[in-house]
Amino acid sequence: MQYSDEHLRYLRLLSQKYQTVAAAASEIIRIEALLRLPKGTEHFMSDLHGEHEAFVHILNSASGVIREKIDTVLGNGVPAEERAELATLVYYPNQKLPELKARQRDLHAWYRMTLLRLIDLCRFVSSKHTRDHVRRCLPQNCGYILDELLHAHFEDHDKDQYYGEIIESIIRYDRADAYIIRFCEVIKRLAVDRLHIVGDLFDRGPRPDRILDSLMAHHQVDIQWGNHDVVWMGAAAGSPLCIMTVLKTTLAYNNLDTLEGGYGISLRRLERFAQHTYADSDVSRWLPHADQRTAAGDLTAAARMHKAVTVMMLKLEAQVIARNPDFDLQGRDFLNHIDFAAGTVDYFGTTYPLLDCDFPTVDPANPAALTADEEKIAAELVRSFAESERLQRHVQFLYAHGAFYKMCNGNLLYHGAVPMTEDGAFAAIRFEGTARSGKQLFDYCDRRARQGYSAPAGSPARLAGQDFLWYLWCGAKSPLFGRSAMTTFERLYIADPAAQVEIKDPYYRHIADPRTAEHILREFGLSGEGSHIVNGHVPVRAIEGESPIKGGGRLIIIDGGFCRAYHRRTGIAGYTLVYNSRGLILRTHQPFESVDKAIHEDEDIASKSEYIYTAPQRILVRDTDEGGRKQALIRDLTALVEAYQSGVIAQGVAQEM
Ligand SMILES: O=P(O)(O)OC[C@H]1O[C@](O)(COP(=O)(O)O)[C@@H](O)[C@@H]1O
Ligand SMILES: [Mn+2]
Repeated sequence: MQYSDEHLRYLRLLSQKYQTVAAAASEIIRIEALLRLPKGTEHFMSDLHGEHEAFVHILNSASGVIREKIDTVLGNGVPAEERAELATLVYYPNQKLPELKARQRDLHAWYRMTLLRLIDLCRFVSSKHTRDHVRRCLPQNCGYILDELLHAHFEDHDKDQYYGEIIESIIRYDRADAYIIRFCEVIKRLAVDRLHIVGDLFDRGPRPDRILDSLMAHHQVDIQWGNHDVVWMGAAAGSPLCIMTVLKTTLAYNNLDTLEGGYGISLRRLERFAQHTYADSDVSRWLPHADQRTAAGDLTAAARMHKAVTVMMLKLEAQVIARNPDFDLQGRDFLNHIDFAAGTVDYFGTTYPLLDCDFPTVDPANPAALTADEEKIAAELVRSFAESERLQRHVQFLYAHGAFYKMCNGNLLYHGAVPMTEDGAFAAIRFEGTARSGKQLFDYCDRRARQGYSAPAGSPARLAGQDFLWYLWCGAKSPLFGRSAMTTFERLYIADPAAQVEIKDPYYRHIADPRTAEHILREFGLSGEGSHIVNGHVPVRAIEGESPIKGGGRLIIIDGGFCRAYHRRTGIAGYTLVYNSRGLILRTHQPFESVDKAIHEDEDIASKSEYIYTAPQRILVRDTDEGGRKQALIRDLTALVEAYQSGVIAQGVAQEM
């Protein structure tokens, strides 16, 4: 065999890890075995919108999969309440264990029974993993015993006796609680291999920061950014406009916990400014959304702050629109089109009266300029966002584990839309003098979004990147937004409902046609019956009979409305798409009340499942992206073995195997 210099260099590198024929060969054999296992389970969720309790419950219950496994393993012989209790224990072991223990008359017997049930369950969920993988998922300090319990063979000795002895010692040495908790964690860890979040973690719901904490603790997660995420990323990067935008939503939802409690960002100066500036204004139009008014706090103060940040947002929007003619948003710099004396706005040629004509901080001669006080507030907020360590950690995580889109195991994942023309071609959008469409546009957006956070502080590239992050939030041709305009101004200031309409990109019409999904998949280099598009962003109105399954099953929109404020519209409370070795299954969740009820009343989320795609044969690891990489490694290792055998590369000293 002829080796190129480059190939030889690579094989030499590989030879450092696999120093002998025996070492390379045993790795090949190990991988061959792995490739024949069923593929791991992937879960997809989107549009979590700060609903951390529902999210945590769905995460803990593996979207209902764990309860199903418990039912299979324990069977009808065990009463339903006991199965529900065991499920709650697996979901929330730290909270549920003390409660269950307190109820037992014979704690020893209960420990024994519970440990045995957890071992059976754990064996069941680990059955499609290699022993090596399971071992790596085990906690360090009791991994050995768990490994024994999970992998013991009973051909030549009695299972009950064997388990019995180990369990007796665990209980005798007061380790039962620790082992129960560890088993629960391992069961959850093994039930789902990988989690994909198809955007919109932030806004509307109470605690997106807690969702991010859970994601950061997850073993394998990726995120496709949503429009609500990029605007928070822009805020953390230092864009005053993105900051005003996230504050606007936060105040409209009277939802200060994330900001003040979660991120330690104080709004005190803003509050003082708003109280003072809008003391004599009628702020009834600025009260938080009706169903958000029960939360504690002074609603008038919130309304005044809401107005204060919105006016600053409108000024900064006018500035950003002016310095980015590329964005094609001329006319949406509304402050420049208001006749302050008449109280009207020239709205793309139509004159509308304004619903609120009170602009004490606007200079009609220069309406986009912040006042000196507003400048100070904006600068202080930029500093607070930059100095919030927790927010910065969360945003760094979004950059590191997130992207504009992702291709994984044949599927294409993105939040919003691939902008299209009326006749279904990919729309070409021009930025910086170059028109791009489809995949090129996505790659370009990804790069610009990263610039906003990573380019050197104060550089033009960083500033431009931050403006771009804002564009991605609400621009008509932003693939994360996919609507003609974000009509925030119209809803606040113009009575005519016609002006408030947001028209969806033609994409949303074209996806009814199976050819559209195929066309998009091809654009991204994917094909075959097993390839699907996973999309979020647009709440599926299940209540009106709308199906999340579009384009003959090739595209699935999984925004089921985790967000409580949207339950009325969707009639459900979110979806999880599950991709396991048998195919694609959509799980539809019913509203979830609270973690507290889940723990103390064993109230689980009700979910129903339907198959979207059944694989013609079981999907194995070898059919996945990881399998592809492993097969390439086998080819390289085979070449290494040949190089050893032909004397091109010298073997190291055999290590004991
Ligand atoms: O319902 P809200 O919170 O007032 O927000 C409405 C705005 O949110 C948007 O729907 C964007 O949010 P989504 O990405 O969740 O759809 C805008 O199109 C609309 O203007
Ligand atoms: Mn969205």
